[in-house]
Amino acid sequence: MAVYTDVTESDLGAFLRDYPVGELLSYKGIAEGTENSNFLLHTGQGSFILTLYEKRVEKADLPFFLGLMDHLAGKGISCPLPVHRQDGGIIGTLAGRPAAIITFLEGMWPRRPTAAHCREVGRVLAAMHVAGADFPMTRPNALALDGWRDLWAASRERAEEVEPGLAREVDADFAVFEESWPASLPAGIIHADLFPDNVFFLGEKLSGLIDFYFACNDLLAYDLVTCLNAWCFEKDMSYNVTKGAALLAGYQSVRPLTDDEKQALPILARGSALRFMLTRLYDWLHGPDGDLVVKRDPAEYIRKMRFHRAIVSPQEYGLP
Ligand SMILES: Nc1ncnc2c1ncn2[C@@H]1O[C@H](COP(=O)(O)OP(=O)(O)O)[C@@H](O)[C@H]1O
Ligand SMILES: N[C@@H](CCOP(=O)(O)O)C(=O)O
Repeated sequence: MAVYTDVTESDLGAFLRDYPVGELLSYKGIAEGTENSNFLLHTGQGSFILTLYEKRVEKADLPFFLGLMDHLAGKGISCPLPVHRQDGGIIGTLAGRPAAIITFLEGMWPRRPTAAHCREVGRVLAAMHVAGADFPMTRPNALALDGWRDLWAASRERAEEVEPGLAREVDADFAVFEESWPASLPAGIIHADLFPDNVFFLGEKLSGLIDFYFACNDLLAYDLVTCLNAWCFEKDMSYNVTKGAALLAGYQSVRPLTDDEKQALPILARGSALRFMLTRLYDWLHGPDGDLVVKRDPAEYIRKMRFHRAIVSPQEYGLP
């Protein structure tokens, strides 16, 4: 999505009084995105994004997310910067929701990612992993195995409405992950949702990353396979190994993978596909309907889970 929460002009005007953004000239809700309510603001000082944080974002985590953007930007990773109020704070309350203003990033997300886009995203993902290494705050991944179990418990009963046989299929996956999820690979700060709609380009040059609201500490290679899933499948759900090879090469041009990470790619990719299938399934079954809410199809990620189950060697992803 989305705009889950509406904001009145007078409430917004009052909220903005404490921010150094000048006079409000216009604002409108942004239909894109899934998790939070976003508004584009035009003010006397330019364009800004106002975000009202919704159900999956804990207010206590906001200093981590917004602090991370400040940290990464300071290390040369292009991403939005939180706007500080006159009192130094960056988190406020608007329409009953936690809210923040961040700077506007130029660029467009690629509707049809090419191998060149994939190479760039791999390169910048690795640069982000390196830049995050000395970020002083930590946040466990709320959507790791325990979080997946909670989503599944809330959706399993109605899973067959989406795909016959899904309950059995996912139960079997959980048994595999409980037994074999990798525990000791290189870990650090990950973006955890680096889909094409969260990466802006000017032409084929990456201009910035947005949407750090799933960022956390977890396995670095898990972030990489999330990108393989999001960037390297075609509309017919075939894996494009040229794009996969480009993304992996871009990544390894900055941070070479260890042998253990390479071997773990299939199970990590399968787990990441399950994670996105589960949030989509949950929202499909329980999320609100409305003109400014676009629900994402869990079936896409059911197909990807099946693809990864059939992988025999990590080379199939395009490793050299
Ligand atoms: N800093 C930014 N600069 C420009 N546009 C932004 C920025 N942040 C968000 N947007 C716009 O808002 C949309 C939704 O943002 P996103 O953070 O992905 O929302 P959600 O967290 O709800 O998924 C993006 O697709 C983009 O159009
Ligand atoms: N990328 C997730 C949904 C999260 O939405 P985003 O707009 O923040 O990318 C998915 O595709 O399921």
